[in-house]
Amino acid sequence: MAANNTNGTICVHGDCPSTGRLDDVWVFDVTSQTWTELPAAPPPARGDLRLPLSARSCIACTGTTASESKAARSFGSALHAMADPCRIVVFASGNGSNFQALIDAVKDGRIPNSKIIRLIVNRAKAYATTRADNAGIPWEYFNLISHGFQAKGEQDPVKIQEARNKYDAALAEKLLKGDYKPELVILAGWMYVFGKAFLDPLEAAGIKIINLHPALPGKYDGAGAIERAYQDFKAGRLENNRTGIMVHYVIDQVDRGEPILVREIECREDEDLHQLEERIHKNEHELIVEAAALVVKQILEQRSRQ
Ligand SMILES: Nc1nc2c(c(=O)[nH]1)N[C@@H](CN(C=O)c1ccc(C(=O)N[C@@H](CCC(=O)O)C(=O)O)cc1)CN2
Ligand SMILES: NCC(=O)N[C@@H]1O[C@H](COP(=O)([O-])[O-])[C@@H](O)[C@H]1O
Repeated sequence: MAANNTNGTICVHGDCPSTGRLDDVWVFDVTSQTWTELPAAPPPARGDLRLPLSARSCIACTGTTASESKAARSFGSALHAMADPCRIVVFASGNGSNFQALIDAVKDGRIPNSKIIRLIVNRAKAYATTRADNAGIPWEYFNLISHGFQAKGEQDPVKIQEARNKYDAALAEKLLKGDYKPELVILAGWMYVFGKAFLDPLEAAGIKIINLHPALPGKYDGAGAIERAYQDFKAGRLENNRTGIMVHYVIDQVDRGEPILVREIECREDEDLHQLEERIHKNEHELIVEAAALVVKQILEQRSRQ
């Protein structure tokens, strides 16, 4: 057993049951009171182990196999669980039900060893802020017009683009300054298109950005995707009568980044738009958690290889 008092986790591994030896690896998060199973340590299984934590890895020392002599081996799988949590910043513009799904999944360990360090909203009345308050997550309201980047009612496209570039650059700088630099940004109902002034600094800093979009890859890009798919379905124009949802990496071209996870959703004749939306949202809450967990595990594994 090894305890890491910097991030409040305890790693346990191996032991001697009535016969044989164990090689499983578990981490207990003292804060959330949750257990997470990690990939088993490299064979052979051992009992009676010592698990000192070094700066770079969790070492299983001594220990006795069912037959072999004592030996030492290192396994990185416990490392990322014992490492500091993956820092996540979430962006939302509205109700925040997907943000809530992320909060719950971080708390119960379905998104392993992570912490949502901040919520950013661009609408002052976004209910996502209430969800953040209830979860003890700091949040910040940052709006293109309210914070003076673009004049209300501005019609000049050149001035609008200038304003958006300045807003994007300011938002990137906000994220990159020391006290809450994320490793992962999740757009969970964020209704604003980022330009390169935001995307490029984050890419340079190695920060991944993922987005939840309620459509299949290459279909219904942009806002109002569910409504447009529903209209096509009612008009008999929806391919295979199926729409869907995806979580994808964010690039400059809206909703055209590499998909991470995709889920098809069939449309039903007996459903109205609201019922389809409800069914889609339920699927979104599952998919955004699954996708975030995949990306977090990649981030933590990348750390342990550095
Ligand atoms: N560069 C990127 N920015 C964003 C992406 C992306 O893939 N690349 N995804 C969007 C999320 N999104 C769809 O998934 C989306 C949201 C909003 C809009 C849009 O047209 N926004 C308008 C304002 C609309 C409003 O305020 O109601 C705008 O930005 O002017 C398109 C796509 C997040 N950003
Ligand atoms: N193009 C982006 C887009 O349409 N995003 C959609 O906004 C909703 C946010 O709901 P929530 O605020 O309850 O999470 C979700 O349906 C999400 O797919």
